Amino acid sequence: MFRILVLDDIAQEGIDLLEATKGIEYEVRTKLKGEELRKSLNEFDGAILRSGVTITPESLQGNTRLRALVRAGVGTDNIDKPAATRRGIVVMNTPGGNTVSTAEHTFAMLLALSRNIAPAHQSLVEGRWDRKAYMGTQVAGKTIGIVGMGRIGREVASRARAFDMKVIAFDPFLTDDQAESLKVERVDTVDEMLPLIDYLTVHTPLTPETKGLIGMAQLDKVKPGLRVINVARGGIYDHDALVKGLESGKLGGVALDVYENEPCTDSPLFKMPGTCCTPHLGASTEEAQTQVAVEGIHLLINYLKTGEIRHSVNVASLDPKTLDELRSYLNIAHRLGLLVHQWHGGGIDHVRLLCRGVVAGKDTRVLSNAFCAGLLERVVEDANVINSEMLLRERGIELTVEHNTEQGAFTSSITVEVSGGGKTVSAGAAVLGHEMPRLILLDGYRLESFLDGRLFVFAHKDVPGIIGSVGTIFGNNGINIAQMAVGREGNAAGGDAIGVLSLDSDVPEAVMKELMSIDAITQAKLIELPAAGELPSWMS
Ligand SMILES: NC(=O)C1=CN([C@@H]2O[C@H](COP(=O)(O)OP(=O)(O)OC[C@H]3O[C@@H](n4cnc5c(N)ncnc54)[C@H](O)[C@@H]3O)[C@@H](O)[C@H]2O)C=CC1
Ligand SMILES: O=C(O)CCC(=O)C(=O)O
Repeated sequence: MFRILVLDDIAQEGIDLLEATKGIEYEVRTKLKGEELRKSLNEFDGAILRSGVTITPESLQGNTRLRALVRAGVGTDNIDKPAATRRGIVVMNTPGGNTVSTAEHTFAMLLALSRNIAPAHQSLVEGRWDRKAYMGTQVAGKTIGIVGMGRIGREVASRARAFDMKVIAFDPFLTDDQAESLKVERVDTVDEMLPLIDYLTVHTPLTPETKGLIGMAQLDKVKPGLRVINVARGGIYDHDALVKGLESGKLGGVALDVYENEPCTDSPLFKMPGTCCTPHLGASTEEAQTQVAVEGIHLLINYLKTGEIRHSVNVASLDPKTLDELRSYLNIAHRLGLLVHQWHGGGIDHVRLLCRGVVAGKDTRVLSNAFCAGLLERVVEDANVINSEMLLRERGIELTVEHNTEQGAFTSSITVEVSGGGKTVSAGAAVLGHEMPRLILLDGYRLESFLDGRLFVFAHKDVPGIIGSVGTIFGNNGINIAQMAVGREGNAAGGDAIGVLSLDSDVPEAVMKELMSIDAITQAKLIELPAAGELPSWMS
């Protein structure tokens, strides 16, 4: 039974979906903060939220249960993503579900500013019939500047064109061809558009580049009377510059839906003429809320039940088709991580992963994540497929991933190499037949061994009698050998070799000592891998 926590008010359709889904239990706990939030998050496998809750590193402190956080909406700025990633929690959002509603709200604000809708209504509330005071401006024929031509920016552009406005757009990823097909004029900087536009609207996340996009310096460049709208994130316009701009007449109007600190009920702008402000209502339509709630709940359930990752903002996506195609390779990548960690046995600083054959043409990010998870999970508490690459980097371990789509001896194979402390070990694996993971390479020696359960791995001199001696010791101690593989240098005896024995039971310390006393054995280790067919929880 998976437990899901609903942290904000979401549409009833989302709750109905939770009710209707077998194997899911849920609770609604809104307005949580501090210790109460921290404790609650640790009682659930997944949580869904909007912008009413902030997930800080402290909220996730000591969390050992939560596997996914879903934002029913676009902006995940209220979730500390590095902290979530470090804890192995996948963060997903529902892009697209509220795009049209937010674009419509932007346009509602643009029109409200142009026609003084809010103050004119207020004048009637106050008993005044004052037509002169609310002379407006026509939008047709005017120019609008759009910063951020993603989903919402594009919808705003299409509405602006429908209103016979000219559109000038800036987005570092907007190409000339895209601009042409969207019928907008592309500029290279925001400053370039400022003297040309009558309206400015922003549709970007709040980033170091977009913070304070309109500040005091920009006011000198704007066409006097510019009306500015922000339905994206508070802080993109500098608040003091907006106040000064309105006071000086540089700005003809300010419409805000979002604020640097929310909830925000106190701002000098709220009382100034020429403003129109709403309390973060961009996505507040029944349609948008239904869509983001249902989509968000689907994302959570699918991830918890199948491992499918969609719309993740902190890890590579893993759709059901890719998951199905890659499941057996994820499995061997993870097993290789576990194996080389134990076989190397020391501190590592470099990791190399080579995907070869058909698998090299797939999305290998998730394979390297699975390998890193295996590499770290015995030493780093809670390392998993979500956080392992980050944990690796945080430990200064360099990871390189290479691809070679040319097939070698196998349709697909994965080879890994880890180095550190003056020692390098390598291993390769492939999937034979139907779901049979096999070790095909160890420290450069070709062999074919099981890749599960308890393995006794021993590097040795390839001299007569060695296999017999090892077998005798195991036999004398009642330890059954299920399978044996040996790889050696070249075709002749006498060189170095490696043996991998698959054992049916544990090897006591004394037996290991006895084995190590065989002269020809240079190194030996007992390696523990998951049993055949056993998958980590994130892959099952
Ligand atoms: N007020 C509300 O209720 C809502 C607000 N939003 C906000 O709107 C924002 C945009 O949402 P979407 O269009 O869905 O996102 P999106 O990811 O589709 O588009 C964002 C665009 O901003 C561009 N961008 C990033 N940095 C930029 C920069 N420095 N200068 C110019 N362009 C830049 C990106 O290239 C991208 O095209 C989100 O960040 C979200 O926080 C979204 C939904 C509802
Ligand atoms: O949940 C909401 O209504 C806020 C929507 C929003 O800001 C977003 O999706 O980024």
